[in-house]
Amino acid sequence: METETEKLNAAKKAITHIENGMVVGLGSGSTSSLMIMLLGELVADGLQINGVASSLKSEQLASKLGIPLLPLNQTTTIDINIDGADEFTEELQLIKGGGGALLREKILAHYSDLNIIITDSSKKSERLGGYPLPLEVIPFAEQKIIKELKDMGLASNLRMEEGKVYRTDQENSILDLDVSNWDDIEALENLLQAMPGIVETGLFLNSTDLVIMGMGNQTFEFKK
Ligand SMILES: O=C(CO)[C@H](O)[C@H](O)COP(=O)(O)O
Repeated sequence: METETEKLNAAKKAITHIENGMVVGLGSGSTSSLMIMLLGELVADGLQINGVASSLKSEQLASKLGIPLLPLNQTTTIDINIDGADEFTEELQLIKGGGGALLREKILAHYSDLNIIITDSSKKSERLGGYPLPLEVIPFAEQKIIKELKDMGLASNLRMEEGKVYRTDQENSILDLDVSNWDDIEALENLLQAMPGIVETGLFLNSTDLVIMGMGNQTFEFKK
């Protein structure tokens, strides 16, 4: 219950950054869904914005609430992108992709002028790696990638859902990688990005401008 309040308070604070006429990136996950619901209320009250969704789930929710949506390719700019995170540090580095939407989320973060992350207080960490790192991988190579990661000393699990291999919006698989013993996270990102078949990682190391974290009944901000 407290976690829900923290998420809601962070979402409420984040939407105060949205102005009439903006193009808004819509993140994925439970915290982003709260933000989209609040945005739906503002749109119903006359706010004029266009959203760009980071997942089919967020797209469906936004459509249901009457939020006008644009495909990314039809936007000239995304003024503000609001998304959640699975883990963050005070250095504004993140692990994302617990909900499987990391690829589109990372694309939106890259093309946005301002990136705001909204979380509850359980997501704050001294160093990344408490949460397994999601990797979006091409199914054709998933077993090869699992083996190569194992040879590097990294254990990974193929994500499952209802007894079947989980599929992303792009029909790819997700490997959840234990990086708790890996010290140099930047070096790890470079290694993973160089492996054929890994489409994207859930490491968001340089894209975030502001984290708004709900804690109890308060919100705390971490910025560059
Ligand atoms: O990266 C994500 C989805 O791919 C989410 O932002 C992340 O999993 C946080 O979700 P929640 O707000 O439900 O805790």
